[in-house]
Amino acid sequence: MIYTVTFNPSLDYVVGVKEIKLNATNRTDSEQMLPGGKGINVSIVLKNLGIPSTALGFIAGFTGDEIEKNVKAAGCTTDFIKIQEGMSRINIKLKSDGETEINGMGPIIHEKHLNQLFEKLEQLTDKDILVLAGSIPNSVPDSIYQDIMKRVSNKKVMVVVDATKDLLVNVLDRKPFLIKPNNHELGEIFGVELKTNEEIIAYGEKLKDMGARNVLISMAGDGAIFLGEDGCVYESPAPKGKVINSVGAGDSMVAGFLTGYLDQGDYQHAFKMGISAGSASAFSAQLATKSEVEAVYQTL
Ligand SMILES: Nc1ncnc2c1ncn2[C@@H]1O[C@H](COP(=O)(O)OP(=O)(O)OP(=O)(O)O)[C@@H](O)[C@H]1O
Ligand SMILES: O=P(O)(O)OC[C@@]1(O)O[C@H](CO)[C@@H](O)[C@@H]1O
Repeated sequence: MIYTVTFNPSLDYVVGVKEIKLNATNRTDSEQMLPGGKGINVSIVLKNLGIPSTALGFIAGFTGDEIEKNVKAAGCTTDFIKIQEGMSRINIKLKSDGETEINGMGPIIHEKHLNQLFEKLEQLTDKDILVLAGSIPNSVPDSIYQDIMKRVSNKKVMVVVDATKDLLVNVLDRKPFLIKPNNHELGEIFGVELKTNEEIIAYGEKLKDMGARNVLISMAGDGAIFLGEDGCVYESPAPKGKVINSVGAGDSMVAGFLTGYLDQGDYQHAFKMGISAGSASAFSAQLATKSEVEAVYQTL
């Protein structure tokens, strides 16, 4: 079984505004409210690709209820921990000339809630995969993913981490199966701006030296690079298409990669499935369906 963990789920309010003006009343010309948060997106795309998973994490308030309802409606199994105070965040995704995001803070997570999550993770077995994806609220220490990995280290759980800065760096010595920074996040870790694929590969290799088994670097419209534990390096430009909503493209890529890997145990196929799922989601208003992913895969 695959378990995804989203510490800070969201309702993503995706709005289009033709010409945004600050200090003025703007009106939308398109709007959508979708359940979000990185682990949740991974679960939804896995489901679309025919792989069951359980979405874990923390929800609160009426927004939390709406998130849970929508994730279940997408066909996913959920086992969220309910926090009695505060509410899950609403993240604004503004499409105008470019894409602007305002992500909320989310509810306070107390130690008793973390303990509830730890209890749920006790049920993991050697055959399970754990996906830790997304940011954490300020109330949680940025050693939390590392702590979780330590707790499951007595089992052969494959762990995937999609996080930024210290939250990601802290897990590396626990040897995660896969990490998926984007090129900007990779540069941010080392305090550099990465411009060429050669530079991106060199810094991606450093994350492998620091412990990551496999490193998948997404580069939005510039494609992706994969650095495998067997020394393989795959590079791919992004498939061509009309971008409609790229929110969750990176999460779709993680889901596509896992689907491809579980299907054939082959990193090149997994990489192609990752790219296809990422781009198929970017070319669609919502997260990609199986037929949309397959259609992009055919073009690679
Ligand atoms: N503009 C685009 N054109 C084609 N493919 C895209 C585009 N944007 C994203 N993708 C596809 O999705 C993959 C992941 O995208 P990206 O690098 O934006 O992830 P991310 O930064 O983790 O995004 P998010 O946090 O919104 O999920 C890319 O490697 C590419 O395959
Ligand atoms: O604030 P975080 O946790 O870094 O990212 C949250 C988020 O932007 O990530 C998903 C897309 O990857 C969205 O569904 C969600 O709103």
